[in-house]
Amino acid sequence: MSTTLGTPLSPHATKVMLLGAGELGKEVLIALQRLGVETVAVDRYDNAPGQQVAHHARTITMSDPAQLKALIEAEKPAMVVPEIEAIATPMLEELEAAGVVRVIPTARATRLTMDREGIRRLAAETLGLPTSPYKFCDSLAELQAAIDGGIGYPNIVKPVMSSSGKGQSKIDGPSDVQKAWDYAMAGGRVSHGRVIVEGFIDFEYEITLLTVRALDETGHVQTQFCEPIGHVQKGGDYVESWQPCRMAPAALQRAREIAKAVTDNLGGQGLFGVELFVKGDEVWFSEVSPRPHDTGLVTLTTQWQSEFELHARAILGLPVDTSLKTPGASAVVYGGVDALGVVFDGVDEALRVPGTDIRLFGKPESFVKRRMGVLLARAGDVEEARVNAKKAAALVRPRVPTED
Ligand SMILES: Nc1ncnc2c1ncn2[C@@H]1O[C@H](COP(=O)(O)OP(=O)(O)OP(=O)(O)O)[C@@H](O)[C@H]1O
Ligand SMILES: NCC(=O)N[C@@H]1O[C@H](COP(=O)([O-])[O-])[C@@H](O)[C@H]1O
Ligand SMILES: [Mg+2]
Repeated sequence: MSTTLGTPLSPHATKVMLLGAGELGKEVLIALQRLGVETVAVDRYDNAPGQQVAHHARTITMSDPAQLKALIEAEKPAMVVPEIEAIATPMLEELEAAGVVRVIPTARATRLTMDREGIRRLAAETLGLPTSPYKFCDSLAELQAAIDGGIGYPNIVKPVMSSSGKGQSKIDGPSDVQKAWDYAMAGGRVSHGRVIVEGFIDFEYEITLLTVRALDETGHVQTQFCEPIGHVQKGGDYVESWQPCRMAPAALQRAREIAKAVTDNLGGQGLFGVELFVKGDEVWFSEVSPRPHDTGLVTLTTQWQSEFELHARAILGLPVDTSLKTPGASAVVYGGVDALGVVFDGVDEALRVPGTDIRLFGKPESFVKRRMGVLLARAGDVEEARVNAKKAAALVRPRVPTED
C-alpha cells in the first residue's frame, strides 16, 4: 500500500473536508496542513476556530441533508471528517454508498455515534458490553415510568443528541425529574424530544482510551492504543485530564478489550476516544467518539504524535506512533462571560508556571460555560502536572474588552 499526497491548491491536491471546525477540528486541520493537505473547514457559524487555519471556510447547517450534499458535491473532497455529532449522517451514508466521498471513519460509524441510542444499543445489545442500565424515553411520563420500572435513583438524564454535557443532569430523587426533563429538552443539539436515562455508575475513576485504527505496511488495519487518559467532569463537561492514568493491569486489559470490540465493529481508519468508567477491575463502556476527544487535548503535550496528528495520519494511510513523551495534564479555560470578542488577561503569568503551554481557540463569541482555551502542563509525574495545569488555567482571565 502506498499513500500519495498532492500539492494544495493544485489540480492534484489531496483535499479533506472537516464537518465541524471547533477546537478539536482546528488541531486536526493544522496536522493536515503540515502534511500539505488542502483543507476545507465547515461549521455552523463564521470564523469557527478551524475556519481560521484552513484553506477554505464554509458555513452551512450541517444537519440539513440538502445543504450538506450540495457542499460536498461542489467541493469534491477525497474525504469528509465529521467533527461534531449534529450532521445529516444518513446523507453521508448515501454519498459514501454512491462512491461520491469517503467518510471518516465510516458513514455508518458516524450515524451510530451521532446519537446516544445507536451506539448504546450497539455496545450493550449487539456486542454485549457492560454499560449502565438505560432506557430511552419520549416524554416526561415515560421517563418517570423508566425510573420507577427499574432504573431507580440516582440516575442521569441526557438528550439523545448532545455533547459536552449539554442538557444533562443527575436526578437524585422524584422531585428532580421534571427539572431534568425540561433541561434536557432545552439542551439538545437539534430539536429531538428523546432522552436516555441511565442508572448512575458509582465509578472510582473514568478514562478515555484513545484507540487508533491505522494501516500497516501490508495495507491491513491494525489497532493501537494510547496510554489511558484520566479526567474529571463537571456538569457532564470535562474540566481537567491527565496522561498516563494509572490503572490496575486487569482493568487496563479489560478497557482495551472493550475498546477493541467497539472500534472493530465501527471500522474504518482513524482515531477513536473510548470513554470508560472503572471501579477496581470492573470496567463499563460509556460512549465513543469516532474522532479526537476533548480530554485528549492533553496529548498536545504528552505524546510524540498528538491525537490530532494520529487521526490525520491514520486517515491518510500513514503509519502512527502512539507512544508517550512525558506525563502531563490539561485544564480548561471557560469564557466566564457572555460576550463577543473577549480578551484574555494573565496569559504571561500562566505561562510562567513551569512546563506549561496554552491553546486559545479563537472562538468569536464567549459564553460563561463555553470552552475558550486549554492549559497544558508537562512534569515528572501527573500529580505535579495536574497542579500546574490548574494553577495556570486559573491565571487566564477572559473578560469583556473595555473601550480605551
Ligand atoms: N451513567 C452514568 N453514571 C455516572 N456518571 C455518568 C453517567 N453518565 C455520564 N456520567 C458522567 O457525566 C459525564 C458526561 O457524560 P457523557 O460522556 O455521556 O456526556 P456527553 O455530553 O456525551 O459529553 P462529551 O461530549 O464531553 O463526551 C461522564 O464523563 C461521567 O462523568
Ligand atoms: N465533547 C465534544 C467536544 O468537545 N467538541 C468540540 O467542541 C466544539 C464545539 O464547541 P462549542 O459548543 O463551543 O461551539 C466542537 O466543534 C468540537 O471541537
Ligand atoms: Mg462523554
